[in-house]
Amino acid sequence: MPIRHLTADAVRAAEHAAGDLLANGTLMRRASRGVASVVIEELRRTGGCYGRRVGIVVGAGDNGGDALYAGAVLARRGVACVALLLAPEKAHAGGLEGFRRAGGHVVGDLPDALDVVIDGVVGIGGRGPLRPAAAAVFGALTPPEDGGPIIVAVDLPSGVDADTGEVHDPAVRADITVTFGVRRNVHLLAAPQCGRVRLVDIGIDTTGAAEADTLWTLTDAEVGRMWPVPGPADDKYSQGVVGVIAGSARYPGAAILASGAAVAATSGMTRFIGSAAEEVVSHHPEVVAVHTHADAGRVQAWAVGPGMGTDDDALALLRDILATDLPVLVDADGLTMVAAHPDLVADRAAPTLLTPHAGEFARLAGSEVGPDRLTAVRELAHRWQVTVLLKGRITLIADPTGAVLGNDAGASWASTAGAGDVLSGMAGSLLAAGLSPQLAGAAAARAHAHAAVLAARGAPIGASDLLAAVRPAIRELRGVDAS
Ligand SMILES: NC(=O)C1=CN([C@@H]2O[C@H](COP(=O)(O)OP(=O)(O)OC[C@H]3O[C@@H](n4cnc5c(N)ncnc54)[C@H](O)[C@@H]3O)[C@@H](O)[C@H]2O)[C@@H](O)CC1
Ligand SMILES: Nc1ncnc2c1ncn2[C@@H]1O[C@H](COP(=O)(O)OP(=O)(O)O)[C@@H](O)[C@H]1O
Ligand SMILES: [K+]
Repeated sequence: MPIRHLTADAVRAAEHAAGDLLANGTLMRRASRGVASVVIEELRRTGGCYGRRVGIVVGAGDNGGDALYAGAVLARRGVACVALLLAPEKAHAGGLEGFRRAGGHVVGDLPDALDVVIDGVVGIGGRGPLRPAAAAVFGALTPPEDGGPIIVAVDLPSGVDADTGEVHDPAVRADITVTFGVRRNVHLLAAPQCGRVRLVDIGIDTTGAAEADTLWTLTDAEVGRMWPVPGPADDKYSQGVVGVIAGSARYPGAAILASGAAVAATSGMTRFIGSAAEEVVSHHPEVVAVHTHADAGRVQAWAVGPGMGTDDDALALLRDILATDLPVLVDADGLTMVAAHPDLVADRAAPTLLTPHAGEFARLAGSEVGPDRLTAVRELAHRWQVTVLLKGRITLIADPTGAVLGNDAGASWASTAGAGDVLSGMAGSLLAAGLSPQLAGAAAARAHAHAAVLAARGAPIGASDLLAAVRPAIRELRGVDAS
């Protein structure tokens, strides 16, 4: 089952559906115990609980209540706990009483030399950036890498939008985020701001949430299982032939990268059309490369656009390709032409996958992506009735029905020239193998991100390194031990 992320409204609906468990405080008790367990684990990992120091920053709502109850659990374990109340008159009364009874102290300023700071400023009820008092508290902390406390966010890092993941300025940057029952959109959309996300079961049922409130992530195992590999009855045609149209004789790089990625991603055959045919074959002799569409044989899907130019010939070729009833991935220069000529895709019945970065997205949509990337990608896919893959650290893939899959690259090594050409070739191959545009995009994005991490191992990479790591990445996702 893919991992589900929900909007704040859908989370609240699930909490309310829990009835008595919400009303009698059971959910909050479970949530706060979960926060305490994560903090205890962290303290034990670094020397034990007794005598360690935890500071809690408490806002006006239930998020602060969670933090105070967690502080009570910690205080009973011998942790020296202090709480800074940002709005003393509005602090959660039960939580504050429990905290005090357990031996916690309320302070006017956080002391130095804390081991952990718990962010209980706001959770899913938060709006906008940290207000000045909270900003001053978090701004004064020494970063963990310089010996300062680690920051554990309750539910989400305060100052980050629960639904859109917009990181307001200022906002908390957490090392660990503890959330309850189900992940929220923010945990994917602002993953780098959340640190490690720990999910605590509080006994709510979230399966009834509407698709419009849901954002999905495939697990590595799911991507591994869906990756097409040859079976006993397969031949080179039966696994899907992909046609790559990219690059030029003058600029062959995109052609070489995209067709190489298509070869690496699946065992099906790769065809190539373009003036860089000779350069492509000299790098990848298995590619069947020709100069014109008329000379190309049959394919099951096309990947069109990287570095192909936008002149009249390129436009005519793109028009021919999009007039077929085959699945087509359009990237880069192809997207520039589609933005100028929306009629190219308007009447397509066959699957279409557009793979813009933010700049190309703005050309297609007529306005910038903006801070709400999720809504932006959903709306474009719906408006154009195509699948849209919006690239970046967090890649989002929306299909025309509004279903969205997301992928956190986990690192940013892939932000290098030519990395997009590699993604096009991979996703094109998966389309040819018969995956839907959304699954092809999501699986390719996961393997691409994984390849970047494997290739980089802590140092910058170029797109050729990324390409070389595509097979090892697929192997790992499939759980195959190559040794
Ligand atoms: N309802 C429940 O049973 C449960 C709720 N839980 C916790 O409750 C949280 C939601 O609680 P609430 O609905 O009370 O809302 P929050 O505690 O998230 O925040 C709302 C409060 O913060 C103030 N506020 C909003 N934006 C602010 C900002 N930028 N700076 C400073 N203050 C700001 C609001 O005026 C309001 O008083 C969840 O995130 C979770 O931590 C958990 O205990 C699980 C169960
Ligand atoms: N900050 C980032 N972290 C991780 N991956 C990124 C980041 N920025 C871009 N990427 C990925 O790198 C690739 C870049 O593609 P693109 O912008 O089209 O570059 P190019 O046209 O040079 O190939 C995409 O797969 C994208 O998702
Ligand atoms: K918080």
